[in-house]
Amino acid sequence: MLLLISPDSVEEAIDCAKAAEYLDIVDVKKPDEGSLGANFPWVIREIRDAVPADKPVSATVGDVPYKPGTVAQAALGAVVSGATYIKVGLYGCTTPEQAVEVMRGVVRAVKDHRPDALVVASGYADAHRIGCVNPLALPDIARRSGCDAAMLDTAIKDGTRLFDHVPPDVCAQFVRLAHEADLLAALAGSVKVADLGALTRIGTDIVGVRGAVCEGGDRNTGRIQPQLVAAFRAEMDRHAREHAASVAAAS
Ligand SMILES: O=C[C@H](O)COP(=O)(O)O
Repeated sequence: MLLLISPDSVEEAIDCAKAAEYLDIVDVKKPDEGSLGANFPWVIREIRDAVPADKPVSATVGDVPYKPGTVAQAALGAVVSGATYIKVGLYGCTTPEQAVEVMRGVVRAVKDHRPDALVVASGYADAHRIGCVNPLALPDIARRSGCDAAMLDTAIKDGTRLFDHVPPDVCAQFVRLAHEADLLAALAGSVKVADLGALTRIGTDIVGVRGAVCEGGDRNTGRIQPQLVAAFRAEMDRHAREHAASVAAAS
């Protein structure tokens, strides 16, 4: 499982860089503009320069409206600025057809510029609270639009978590659907260390966190702490070892 960490500024990205050996992807966002709020192109560029070259930078394009042209152009901005994972939060899409239309535009805009960039279609575990597409529709949306990954995060950061809205067995179904469609499955949403066992067992490819590696567990007032990133990684590795041992014992 890959660890994606979301700093909100160049300063925090520099702290992430201090913990670079413990993380896999640095994800640029602007939390005060929403769960998948987009940051400025120059911030993406500065963060790209601040983190080691072998760590991919991801950027969120925003909690986007159903405006395919607008979103495609924003996605191009993110990839031109140096991000190689482009995440789109399908906030304003109320049907899978709308979501596919938006993501097709993003895939074309991104891959015309950089064919090896990965496009991530993100839905929300708490979609029922905001009226957007159902979480389990995401893998098919991602497949039909040519994306590389399907993701869930939470839209409303009020302390409720991924598993409060989409329990582990339904997340397992999400992962299975993504894998059947040849996609990476990414999960986030106030994920804590206690969730890592379940996330590992169901075969999650990427786990995204911010709050869990901020001081006081607070994604807004806390800052990312390199030692918390290291501790989170140690727990991920422990669960990976235990899971591998139990699979080996069962076979
Ligand atoms: O993409 C990952 C998100 O930034 C997760 O943030 P969070 O762990 O604070 O919900």
